[in-house]
Amino acid sequence: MSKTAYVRTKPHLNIGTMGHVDHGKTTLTAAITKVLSERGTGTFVPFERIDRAPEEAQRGITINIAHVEYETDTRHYAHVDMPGHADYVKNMVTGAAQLDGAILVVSALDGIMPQTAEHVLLARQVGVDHIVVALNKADAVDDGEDAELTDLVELEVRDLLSAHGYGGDCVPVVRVSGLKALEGDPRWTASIEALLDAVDTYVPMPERYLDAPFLLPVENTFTITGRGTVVTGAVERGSVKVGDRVEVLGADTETVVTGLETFGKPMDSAQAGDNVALLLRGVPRDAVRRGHIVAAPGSATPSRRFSAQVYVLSAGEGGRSTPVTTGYRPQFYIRTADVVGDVDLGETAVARPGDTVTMTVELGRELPLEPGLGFAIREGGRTVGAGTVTEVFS
Ligand SMILES: Nc1nc2c(ncn2[C@@H]2O[C@H](COP(=O)(O)OP(=O)(O)OP(=O)(O)O)[C@@H](O)[C@H]2O)c(=O)[nH]1
Ligand SMILES: [Mg+2]
Repeated sequence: MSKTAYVRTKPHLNIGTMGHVDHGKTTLTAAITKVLSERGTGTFVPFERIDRAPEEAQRGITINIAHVEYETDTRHYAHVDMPGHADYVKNMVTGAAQLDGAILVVSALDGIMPQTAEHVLLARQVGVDHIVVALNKADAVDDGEDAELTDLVELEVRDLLSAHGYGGDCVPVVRVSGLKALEGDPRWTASIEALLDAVDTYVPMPERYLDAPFLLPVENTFTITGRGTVVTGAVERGSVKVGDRVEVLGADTETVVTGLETFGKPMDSAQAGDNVALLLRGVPRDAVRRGHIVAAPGSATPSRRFSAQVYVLSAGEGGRSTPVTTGYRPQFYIRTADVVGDVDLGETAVARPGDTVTMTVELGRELPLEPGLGFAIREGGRTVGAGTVTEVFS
């Protein structure tokens, strides 16, 4: 049986749920698909199909990012559900790198927690320009005294967003209950509708660079037995068709796209913003991995050295308590890649937590870089810096 092709009827955007562990991102994701399936514009994806790895089920946490799709009246969305646990921030960054907008899930019971703040910072760094807040578990705070506590949580979240340049006063904050909406409680299914309306109206359709040469940062890879290697990710710019030649930067190979799908639906051509799977001819699966870049041949020049403006997080923000000096070798998170890099602080010599400094970085491997590209710096499982590329050296 042949599969039904993807028909582009509405503008497509990439959104996702982020926030601290257990605040209800996966429950909310399932609830959104349930509410929209009842409207007839989506397919219900139950909780256990989102957190489907055995370790996720056993520990009751999300580890891998998961993708679902749905439509509202005006838009088609690909939605990434990201992990909140501190050990899996790495996977969160990969998910966030593809987003046009994010739903920050904050439990009204707990308020801002360490990964709430870390995710906001990382989202800013990887280029997420719009955030909508889901103040979740609103069912568990009663309407009396607790309501004031919820108001406080809302204020705190708005302050946090303002501190990261998200204009916290204007950000929609919607009180929801993913859990009760999943159970079909009408008061709370209405809260999910309100959240989706906020996303539809507050997150603008981003500019898509359709005429630029094709570029896709690889999020994941898998094999279809007998057919070849598939890479997945969101198209950053340009477009690609079945039969096009592409190069895989990182794997140093050139090949042909032999198949193209979005959420299991074949498509003839994919364009900037689309979340796609590309079947590549003759590429062994272990040759290509997360962080590699698939691009129009010759269109992207990889480099190793760049200068950047970097903010070194303070200890209070979860960063280091000691200064950074020349010779420091943390991991750089750029698009979906994480690569080790040598830091040279030049004449500044020392960067203290809380400082903003200029540095030159020499990466352990080449990546396509450009001025304005944001990145995060991590070390030993925590985020220690946030930067922007200012100049690229060949
Ligand atoms: N009362 C209440 N509990 C909720 C709500 N949403 C989620 N929960 C509960 O909170 C716990 C965590 O929910 P998850 O959806 O797994 O949280 P998560 O944010 O995806 O967690 P990670 O992905 O591991 O970071 C579960 O026990 C849920 O049933 C809600 O709206 N109200
Ligand atoms: Mg989860």
